[in-house]
Amino acid sequence: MSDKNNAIGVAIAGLGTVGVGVIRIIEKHTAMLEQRSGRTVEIVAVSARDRNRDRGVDLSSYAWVDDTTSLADHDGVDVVIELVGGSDGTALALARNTLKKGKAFVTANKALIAIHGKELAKLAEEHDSFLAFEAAVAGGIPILKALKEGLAGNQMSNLRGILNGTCNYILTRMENEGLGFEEVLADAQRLGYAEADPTFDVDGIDTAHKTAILAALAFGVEPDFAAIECEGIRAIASVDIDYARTLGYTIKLLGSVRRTETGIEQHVHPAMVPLETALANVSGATNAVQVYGDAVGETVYIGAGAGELPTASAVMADVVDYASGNNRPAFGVPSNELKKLIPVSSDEHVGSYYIRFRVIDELGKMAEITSVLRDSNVSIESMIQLGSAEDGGVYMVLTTHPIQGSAVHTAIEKLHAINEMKILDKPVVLRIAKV
Ligand SMILES: NC(=O)C1=CN([C@@H]2O[C@H](COP(=O)(O)OP(=O)(O)OC[C@H]3O[C@@H](n4cnc5c(N)ncnc54)[C@H](OP(=O)(O)O)[C@@H]3O)[C@@H](O)[C@H]2O)C=CC1
Ligand SMILES: N[C@@H](CCO)C(=O)O
Repeated sequence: MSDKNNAIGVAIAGLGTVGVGVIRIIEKHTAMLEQRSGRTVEIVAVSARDRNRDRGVDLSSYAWVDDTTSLADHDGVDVVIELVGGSDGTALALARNTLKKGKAFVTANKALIAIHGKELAKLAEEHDSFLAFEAAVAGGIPILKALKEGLAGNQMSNLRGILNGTCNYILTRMENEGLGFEEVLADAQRLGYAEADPTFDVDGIDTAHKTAILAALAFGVEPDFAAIECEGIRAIASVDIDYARTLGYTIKLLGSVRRTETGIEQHVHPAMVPLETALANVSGATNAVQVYGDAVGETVYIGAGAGELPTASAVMADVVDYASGNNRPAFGVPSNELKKLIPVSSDEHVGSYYIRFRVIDELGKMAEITSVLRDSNVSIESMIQLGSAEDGGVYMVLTTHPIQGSAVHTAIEKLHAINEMKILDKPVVLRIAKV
């Protein structure tokens, strides 16, 4: 057993959902963590905004630090765990301060890492400190460790994931219970899945942060959040969910990264996922990541993507790595070897699409629309027109053969430009994620 000198001192910044989870695990599993890391893990200091808030855990034996950004300066602190959130402000100042002092910095903050990850990795290398962020992607699933260590012998070609528990929870309940978007979002917030600003979840930004981090680890490129084309789930209506079922799919918000001949394609978009695949069966706040490596083929990782204890579980994996001396470069390779990402636009993406129009129900409308699609090189695979839409007109739904994204975008623009088409609202265009 280790003695006091062998203990590592932990400071926790942020005592919300995840911060409290970390305290619970350290208090519950003190002996087990010591066996696994060879050192005692001791909380020495904590910090948040409101000192007097009841958080359901006893904080009286830990020092309270008012200035969160100075936590690394507190006596006995070896590791700072940042669970405040936000890409800048307190989180960034704390990260820089901690790493410059040669201390370990562990975070669940994907926004911070997606935007400042390279700078922080460089700081960690320069100051011989430790930087890890397992909890930042896919909550409790140890996907970063899998990419960095378990799949180290593979060149990755393709990766896609259900990376936002809130969106998957919303889509699942809309599908299973026929509930409305807002009602389900409120439940996700109550359960602690959602970000402080839930638009980050539903507009795909949170998924894009995670996708940028996955791209960096899987493809050895600099995390480049700004290069990600990002679309959320607001446009998905229950009619799309119903059509998806009819056609043999379910709708999931995916973060996708693919190596192409010209660069790295990384997009966030809702997609039709074939019902028979592993990803289609991932429901609620569960996350999943599917990775293709040249040696191993396909591997799939499924588990809780958000919430107090699942996220704290991933945080503790990093703390145990630090305590046991497993200090690998934060992105798997030294920061100066991360390549600049050459982004590939969704115009260049080749795949099948689902397109739903709401149009005035008139003789020949379908023929007019399909002629524009034909002239734009959109090759139709199947087409359905069923009854009237609730809000007037009729829905026309089609799926395409594999085509270039630019063909779909051009066709939609042309259809909009022709007023006589009488398209009643913006068509919904979803990728079909073939196996
Ligand atoms: N919730 C989840 O399931 C997951 C969250 N994450 C990430 O983990 C991090 C924490 O998330 P979560 O626990 O949900 O967030 P919460 O909103 O529940 O908690 C945030 C904590 O940070 C404190 N805080 C906020 N601003 C400041 C500030 N300026 N200075 C000091 N303390 C501050 C708050 O203090 P006070 O309580 O006093 O107001 C609160 O204790 C985020 O980066 C999030 O993206 C990652 C994976 C899953
Ligand atoms: N808001 C995020 C938390 C986990 O990163 C989600 O819903 O998945």
